[in-house]
Amino acid sequence: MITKLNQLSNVPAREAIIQLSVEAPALPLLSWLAAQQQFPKIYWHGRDRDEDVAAIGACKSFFFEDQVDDNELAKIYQQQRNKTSQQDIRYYGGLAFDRTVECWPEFGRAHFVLPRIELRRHGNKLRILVNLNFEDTDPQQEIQAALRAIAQVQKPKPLSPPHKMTLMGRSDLPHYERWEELVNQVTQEKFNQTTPKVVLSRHTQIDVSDDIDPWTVLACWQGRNPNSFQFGFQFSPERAFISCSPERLYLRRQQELFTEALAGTTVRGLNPEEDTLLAQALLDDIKNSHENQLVRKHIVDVLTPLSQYLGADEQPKIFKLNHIQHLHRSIRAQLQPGVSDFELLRALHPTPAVGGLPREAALNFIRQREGYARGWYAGACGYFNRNESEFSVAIRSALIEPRRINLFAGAGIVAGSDPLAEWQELENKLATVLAILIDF
Ligand SMILES: C=C(O[C@@H]1C=C(C(=O)O)C=C[C@H]1O)C(=O)O
Ligand SMILES: [Mg+2]
Repeated sequence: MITKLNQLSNVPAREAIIQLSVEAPALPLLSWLAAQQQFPKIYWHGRDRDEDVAAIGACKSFFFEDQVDDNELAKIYQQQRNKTSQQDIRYYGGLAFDRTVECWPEFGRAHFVLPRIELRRHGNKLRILVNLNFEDTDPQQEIQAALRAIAQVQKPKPLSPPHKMTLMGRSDLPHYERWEELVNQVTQEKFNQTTPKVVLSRHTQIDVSDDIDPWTVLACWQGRNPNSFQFGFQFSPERAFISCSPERLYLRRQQELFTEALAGTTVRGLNPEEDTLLAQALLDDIKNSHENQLVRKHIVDVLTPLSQYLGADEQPKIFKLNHIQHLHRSIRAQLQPGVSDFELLRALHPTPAVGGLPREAALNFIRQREGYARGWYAGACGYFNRNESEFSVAIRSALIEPRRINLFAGAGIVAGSDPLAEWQELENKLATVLAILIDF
């Protein structure tokens, strides 16, 4: 790698962005990432994939702290896409749930990074990639910056399960009484006729006695829900956002698109027989079927004008996680030529699985009444690339700060939702991560 970099100094760069790559034996990427001291730190593991990625540093970033215009994003994306003929360059990052309101520091409303160093593991093979950006910087300086980043790489340190934290305090926003009021407002007949679904959510702040390493928590969480997306973004030592989300926003391979309706929830049974009974009850339940059906219909409606072909499951299937199970319908499409990732993000995000229906009315309700800013919770996180892009919906997520863990959970409120049952659904969605962090 160092030789390749030094060779680069002798030839004038023909490309704006150059990616160097070497192969190495696989190593545990979260252990590697936990040991690094360069920021940002990024981890990504797509659902059902034998590939994961750890990345550090940045040679180019797009950061929108304030109002972000989708047309502007689309333009930057298109320009960037045209800049390089290399196929494998990936921009990792995310969009906030609501791009019209203030968001967390460093994360902003949209933040994407072309990492300086990227480790991609596939099976037992590892590819180490180094990205150089010759467009905005002096070539010699850029090469020196890359060499410095390589010199600062640390050896992986083995992760052990996190010690259970001592709980110093917990606060829920909204608290239960407010939640009850909000659920009753949404299920009120007059409101519900025009706004059939609003996904209400809660911010649970947990204060603990010690600092907690986000990558250790993610490694543990990943072990309990292996069929989920697992990812994390840390732009500074102060805060990290991690998620173990079952939900795909979309996967695009060329013009082929895979998305889904994931909504409707119950718990897992204590034994296989009970588990099957609960799954059947979920499939038969009118309220839960309605939650899922609204998502399916909306996705089909927004994708139809962008697609040459579109197919969506008629019947839901069961998607099982560690503590809960969901209703799931797959949706596939062949996109019209030229449909870009930003058009897809704009069309799909936020889906009624995390926002509601109609989108604007539901988002207004959330903005005005939920009482906290969601930030990247329920946002869209992933990567885009010329050939392939994948985004997950950042639910089942946590923002980790010094001695504080911020957890988020939401539930789709539709006609027939009961405040207490929906509150319990929030608890069930937090059960896996809470069990890792504290004794409860
Ligand atoms: C909003 C969340 O989850 C969403 C809501 C669901 C529901 O209400 O049944 C199920 C899956 C997700 O679509 C969350 O986990 O925070
Ligand atoms: Mg639900």
